[in-house]
Amino acid sequence: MKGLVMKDTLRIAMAQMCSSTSHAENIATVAGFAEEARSAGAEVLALPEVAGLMNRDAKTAREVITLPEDDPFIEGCQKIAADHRLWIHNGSTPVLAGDGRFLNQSALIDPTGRLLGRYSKIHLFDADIPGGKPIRESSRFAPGDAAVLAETPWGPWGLSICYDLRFPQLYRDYAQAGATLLFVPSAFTVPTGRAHWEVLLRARAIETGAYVVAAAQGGKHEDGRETWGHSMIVNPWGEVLADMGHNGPSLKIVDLPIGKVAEARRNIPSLANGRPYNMARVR
Ligand SMILES: O=C(O)CNC(=O)[C@H](CS)NC(=O)CCC(=O)C(=O)O
Repeated sequence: MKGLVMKDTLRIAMAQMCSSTSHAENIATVAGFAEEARSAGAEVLALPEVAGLMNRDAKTAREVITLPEDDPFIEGCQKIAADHRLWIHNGSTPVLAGDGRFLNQSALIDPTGRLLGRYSKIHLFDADIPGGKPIRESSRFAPGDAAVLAETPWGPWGLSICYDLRFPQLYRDYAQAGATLLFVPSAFTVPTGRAHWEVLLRARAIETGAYVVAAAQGGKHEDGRETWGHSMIVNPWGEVLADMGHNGPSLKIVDLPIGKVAEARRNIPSLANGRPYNMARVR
């Protein structure tokens, strides 16, 4: 495995949120969770997609969304991380992109408040779900174009967001680069959550032999949406270590033994056993 693992166990705090259209409100919620996480001895706080701001109305959203360099939510998380000596994966927050749209962007912050890296959601959710209105995330958001692997004391971590979950090659690439943990912060719809969420998360964990940490939005939001919740942590063997249900905000603390990653990959070396598939067409 590439990448040096220096710590055996990770105590992680996963937050389920029901984010509002106000940066300040969401920052206050994160500060409360950080306090609770630190007093329980957690080292990392994982937040859901659009933790910083959930507003599907682009007009009012645009009034408060700034460039990533001076975004209030990212700065707020950096301060909270330093105050509580916690790693924070901030889920994501909309920041301004060059073309007037937003980037759905996550940030990983260390316990000194330093921002290690940012990931902009690559796959945007443009979907037609039976019984619902068409969803066109790409009308408000521009896509990112790069995977991001962050070196940590628990090994390398792969960053992704929500609908990315449906693209297994991204996670396979992270795992082959040595990732021990994959973040999938989300805001799943209720119908697709019910149908696909758990099985996709468990499949990604089993295929990669990595921990999957999927903090999620859950509940009825100020902007009118409803999200599936069920924030979940899955271990490298595909076992669900936490499922926060279809409820509102709360925090869950879980210990992750990092040795399980190497163990799963030793037991079933499917990551190493891939082959080129020369496809024969027959008729
Ligand atoms: O719109 C925003 O403000 C932030 N973006 C989201 O909440 C996005 C687009 S609507 N949600 C998803 O990607 C859910 C994917 C999903 O539910 C699935 O893959 O089934």
